[in-house]
Amino acid sequence: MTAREEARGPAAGVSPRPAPASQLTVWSLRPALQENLDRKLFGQHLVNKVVVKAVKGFLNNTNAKKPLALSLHGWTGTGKNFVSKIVAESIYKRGLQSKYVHQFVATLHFPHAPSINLYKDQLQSWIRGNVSICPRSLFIFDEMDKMHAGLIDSIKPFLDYYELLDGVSYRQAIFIFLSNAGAEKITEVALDFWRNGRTREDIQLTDIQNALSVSVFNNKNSGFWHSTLIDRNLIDYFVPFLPLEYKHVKMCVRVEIESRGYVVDEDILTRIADEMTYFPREERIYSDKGCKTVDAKLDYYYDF
Ligand SMILES: Nc1ncnc2c1ncn2[C@@H]1O[C@H](COP(=O)(O)OP(=O)(O)OP(=O)(O)O)[C@@H](O)[C@H]1O
Repeated sequence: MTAREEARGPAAGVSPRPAPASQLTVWSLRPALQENLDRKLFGQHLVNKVVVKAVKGFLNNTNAKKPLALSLHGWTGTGKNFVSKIVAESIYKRGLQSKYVHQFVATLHFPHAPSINLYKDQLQSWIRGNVSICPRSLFIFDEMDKMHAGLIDSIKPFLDYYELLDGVSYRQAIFIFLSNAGAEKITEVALDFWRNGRTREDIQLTDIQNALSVSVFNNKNSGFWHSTLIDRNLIDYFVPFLPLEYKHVKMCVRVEIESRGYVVDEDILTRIADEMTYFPREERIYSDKGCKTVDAKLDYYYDF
């Protein structure tokens, strides 16, 4: 969907201003989500399927009973921020730059444990204020695993099945949480498939999702430790990002080379992918930084 927009998303402590009514009314479906994920996202068949289903289904539902809440989990550099960006671009003309998209980074916006009560109040008032301005607001919480335990529960009322809270409906809003928590569990399942000679694409959501939510719930450093959001089933989907393999890293390198307008040199491409480190130590299957740092490595070979 497209919102007639734009300005800036909320920085810490910003009180949102009401937008003109004309900005709130025009929404039309942007077709790019499936297409962009198919084309740009490598090695994440589960993510592709779940995110498209969840987001499209939600946007097409004129009678949603609660906001959409997606929790994206996986190893570093596997595409969580990348997918959030693609989702934002599929809904808002200006993507992450839209003033209806609000990104929170735990270590930036909520750094000090003693201020947790202040953060809870701020978080509630930012969300209330922004959803009052635009019901179809998108909130992205990055580094959930670095969020102080209990903080995220302050947004529980907004994720629940209320029609109105103090005159505001949150049912059209979208919440996306990003986290490295649960990455070990996801890797365990992926490795299990690999060691049993089964293809990565055979992995089903049901092979991971339940174990993932339990492990995140029981992990003191997940930001969701004993969280009522999980306890009360307010997270609609736990989305597992699989660790990326050598072939996916090569695909990322190729895209990066092409995006800079260089001719792809297969030798350089292979050398960059070879320079990344892979785990577990014996099999060396998965890139320990995913596709992160690929662009920095490219500078070494192409920029003189
Ligand atoms: N699965 C993927 N397919 C295509 N490109 C990818 C993929 N994963 C990562 N990339 C590339 O690597 C960059 C870094 O990935 P991204 O920031 O999305 O990782 P992340 O999972 O959010 O990591 P972190 O947990 O460290 O925040 C992306 O901007 C994108 O260019």
